[in-house]
Amino acid sequence: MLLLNDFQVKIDHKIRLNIHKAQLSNTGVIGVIGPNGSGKSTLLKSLAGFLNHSGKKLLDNQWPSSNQISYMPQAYLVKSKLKVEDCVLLGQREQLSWRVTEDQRSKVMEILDELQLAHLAKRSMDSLSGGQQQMVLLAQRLSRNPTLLLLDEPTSALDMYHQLEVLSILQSFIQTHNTTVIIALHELTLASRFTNQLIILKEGKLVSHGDTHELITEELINQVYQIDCQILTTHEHKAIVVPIRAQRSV
Ligand SMILES: Nc1ncnc2c1ncn2[C@@H]1O[C@H](COP(=O)(O)OP(=O)(O)OP(=O)(O)O)[C@@H](O)[C@H]1O
Repeated sequence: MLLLNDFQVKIDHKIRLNIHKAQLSNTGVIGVIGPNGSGKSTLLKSLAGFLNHSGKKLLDNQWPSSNQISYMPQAYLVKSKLKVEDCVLLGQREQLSWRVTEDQRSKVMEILDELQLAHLAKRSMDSLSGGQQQMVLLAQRLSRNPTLLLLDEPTSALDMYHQLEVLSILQSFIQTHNTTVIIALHELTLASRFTNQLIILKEGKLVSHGDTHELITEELINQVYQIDCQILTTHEHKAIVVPIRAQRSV
């Protein structure tokens, strides 16, 4: 269970995020959605320990230590010449010594294989496309085997195939590891398909939280995003959010 109580983040003396109370099941993926500037990154950064906050945060009645938390910020270009396999290896940095063991190398290849990135292992990071870099950085975070994985729009640079691939891998990762995944997403159809619980933010405030399939409604999307939209349903009864038009402010 993820619990936030009187959770408040101030930046430059201004309240940027204010969550009075949120309680969510962490048995599946937890999504964070909301318009630009609503506080999604602020929430993830403060949960990761990179921003101070007041109030309480609990994950299964405690809070993981910093080396049990993996955080991936919004897409940025890596300019390093570091090889892909070494970049992923750095995910295990707390366990590394002067000599890298066979076991550590094979763990790297395993995770690269799982993300279909093994062919890139010897390439330098700065030679990869933005989407390939995003996948490698995700592989690095997963290889840490974290208790809490915080991902800020991890699919923003990915094509449709890789978006589906990454989100399915995350879903199966939490089945086999004891990991809580919290993920900020812009794409509401993906959020509906791949998250179990949602935190919905607007202007730094919590609009709603709870089961994804209950929360994604036309009324709520209209209200939060100021758009007219239509919700269709897939064969698996997941919502497809079709944006129709932006509401004009009066
Ligand atoms: N370092 C900072 N200094 C001043 N204001 C900041 C800073 N970081 C964030 N903010 C403000 O806090 C608010 C929330 O920003 P945040 O980046 O969390 O939004 P977001 O929901 O992640 O947006 P986006 O979807 O555009 O990435 C915004 O009004 C933003 O301008």
